[in-house]
Amino acid sequence: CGLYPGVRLYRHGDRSPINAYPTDPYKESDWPQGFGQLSQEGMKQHFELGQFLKKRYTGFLSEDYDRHEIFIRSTDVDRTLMSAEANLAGMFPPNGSEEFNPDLKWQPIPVHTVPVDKEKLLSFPLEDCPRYTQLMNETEKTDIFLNMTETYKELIEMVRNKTGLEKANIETIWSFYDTLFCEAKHGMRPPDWVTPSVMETLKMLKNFGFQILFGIYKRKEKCRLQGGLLLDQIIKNLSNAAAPDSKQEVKMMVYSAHDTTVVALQEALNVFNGLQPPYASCHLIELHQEENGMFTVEMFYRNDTNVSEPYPVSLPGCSQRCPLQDFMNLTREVIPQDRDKECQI
Ligand SMILES: CCCNC(=O)[C@H](O)[C@@H](O)C(=O)O
Repeated sequence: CGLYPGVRLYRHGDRSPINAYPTDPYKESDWPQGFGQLSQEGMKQHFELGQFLKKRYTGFLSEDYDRHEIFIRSTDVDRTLMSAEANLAGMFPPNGSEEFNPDLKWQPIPVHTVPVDKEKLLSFPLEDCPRYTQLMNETEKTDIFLNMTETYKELIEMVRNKTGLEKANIETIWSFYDTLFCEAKHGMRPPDWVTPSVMETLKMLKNFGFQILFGIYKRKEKCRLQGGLLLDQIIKNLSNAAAPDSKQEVKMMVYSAHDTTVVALQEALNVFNGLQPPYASCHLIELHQEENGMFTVEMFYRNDTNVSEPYPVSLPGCSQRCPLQDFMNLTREVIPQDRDKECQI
């Protein structure tokens, strides 16, 4: 059966912290490129992902880069733009005739983007939606949210006092964990009071932070206003490719983005595992054509490079090889019909 590689969404690679907390002994000048920048580890992660994808789609994508076959879009952020470039370097090293410099096993491949303030497809949560803000306010009044806040109030108090993050709460404490995680990955010791068990608790709270963004309370409505926008575009890509007189040449859409983008999409699909997507993790949505001509959608999530194959992911209510029509019917409830209207309060 035929395979249209379909859509790939990945998180950028390893980076420096986005910021430091007020009492942080490490400052922006301790990082080679400053805050929020892709590290050499992050470049290697994406180069490897590009090589993996090249192998996976051998026979379905041309061996050599073909601008008609693949389209890459990134958020307009250094770390995602550079991740896409490193990914493509791994995926499309130039063959003899494509080499423009015999000493350089690299060729330029366009990475498209839109300005940050115009980005409505790959950057979530979108803050332009009053109804979503209302849903988040309501989430803060749910039992699960209040119980978490109560259970961890001593830890939150300690974080406020020790870090200077005076407004730290269950929703924002993820940022402190993120800084500690990046520093630890690059050999910078955490403060003594951040014991391994404190770190584990902070990690759990960071994961909870992702869950409340697009789930926990009124998941479907949150997803209609957030990740449903991306899922809508993906489904349009798939159904265009499946159309009998399809003029669509692009076989693979590549989106280079963030952990929240992967979570927003996976919550919309109701397949989120509740954990922060790792660096260079990749959600694959493939279109297959069976012998009988029927189009099916398969999904995979590569979040662990220690296993050779990405994990298959099934849309709830459908088989892993899900007929395109069923895929569309089952996801319709999270696709906004008129988002502007649905955002009004
Ligand atoms: C305000 C900080 C937002 N964080 C980011 O943009 C990061 O890229 C984050 O999404 C990530 O994937 O690490």
